Amino acid sequence: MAVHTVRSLATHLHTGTSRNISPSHRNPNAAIRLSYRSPKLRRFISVSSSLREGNEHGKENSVRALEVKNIPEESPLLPKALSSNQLAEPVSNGSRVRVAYQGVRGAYSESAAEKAYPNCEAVPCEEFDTAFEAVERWLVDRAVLPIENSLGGSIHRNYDLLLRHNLHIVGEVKLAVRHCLLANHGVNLVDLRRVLSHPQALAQCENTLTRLGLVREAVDDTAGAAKLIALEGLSDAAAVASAKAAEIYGLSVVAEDIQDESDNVTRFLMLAREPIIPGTNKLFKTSIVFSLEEGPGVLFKALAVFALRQINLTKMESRPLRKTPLRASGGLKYFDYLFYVDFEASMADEVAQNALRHLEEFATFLRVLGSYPVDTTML
Ligand SMILES: O=C(O)C(=O)C[C@]1(C(=O)O)C=C[C@@H](O)C=C1
Repeated sequence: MAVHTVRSLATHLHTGTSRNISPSHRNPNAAIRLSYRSPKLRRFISVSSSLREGNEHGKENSVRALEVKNIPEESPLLPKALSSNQLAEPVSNGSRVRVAYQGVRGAYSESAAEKAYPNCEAVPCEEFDTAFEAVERWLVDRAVLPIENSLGGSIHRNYDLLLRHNLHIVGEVKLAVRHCLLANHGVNLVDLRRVLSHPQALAQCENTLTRLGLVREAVDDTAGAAKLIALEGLSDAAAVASAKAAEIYGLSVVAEDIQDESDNVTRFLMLAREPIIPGTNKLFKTSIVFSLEEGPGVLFKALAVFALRQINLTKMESRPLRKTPLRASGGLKYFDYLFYVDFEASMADEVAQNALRHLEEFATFLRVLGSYPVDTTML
């Protein structure tokens, strides 16, 4: 079988070649994906590491080619996705909000989308990029994407994509992630040799998987691993995925709560084409990204604009400035960074506006990614 080369839409756009988001978006049964389709059967294809752009995709280089063959179009395993007549419908006309997420049915991201937008139509996308672009091109109304996990840390790929795309953060949602080990019926712990899952999920279960002596294999998402095991009828492999994925793909739960800490939480961002109007009626958070000149104490000064005003910072992440990674200064070459900061204040607050005006005085670049209500459901 020929494996279709899938490249991110962003790559095509950035190299100037335009391309539709997916030939399959006209098919009411098709997920948003960049994939080969045959008229009667669809093949789910994700790319092997050799086709990927290395760490661009934020995935381990050990990602394996995953092919699930010849699934009938009407299979209940297939996610329901975009139909062309839905594309024209605005959110406000009573139709369900369409929310893009990365992964297949049963992924944690799908649960996050449903928590963020109850009763929404969750639309699966193969890549994070695809979810961003689905919103930008009005194929869906929102995207819900993971940004950090309490055990595994930041999802760097999505930090980079926030800057590359022009969407706004309109909310956040925290999801308790409870991993299970899923296998085909009749397969026991002792039969298992390998375990398939999303790299983040594998990392979150590091201790258990080491104790069980299982060889890790990274795939695109947790539910995709469950689906593969079910469709291929594997008897030596298990998936790290949700109990919901076990139900959807007809697997049994061999072990429950296998994450390294019982409290395992992933924070997701809700993204939209338009920003929301920030309020002061509830607890708000603002996310920004900026870069600075090189020099002693510059980062200290940048952070002081918040400290001086008693504004609490909740998250900070630095990412390389890809286009100009090294900057010469005083005969030395320094790495250049982008700093992503979340702070607890609304852009409607004068104090937040003053802090950003102050930061602008010496930042070489500054962008507000969004000002949105804090998810207090887990406080
Ligand atoms: O694979 C999934 O189920 C996902 O939704 C992705 C993802 C992630 O990217 O972090 C989301 C939540 C969990 O932390 C593990 C994996």
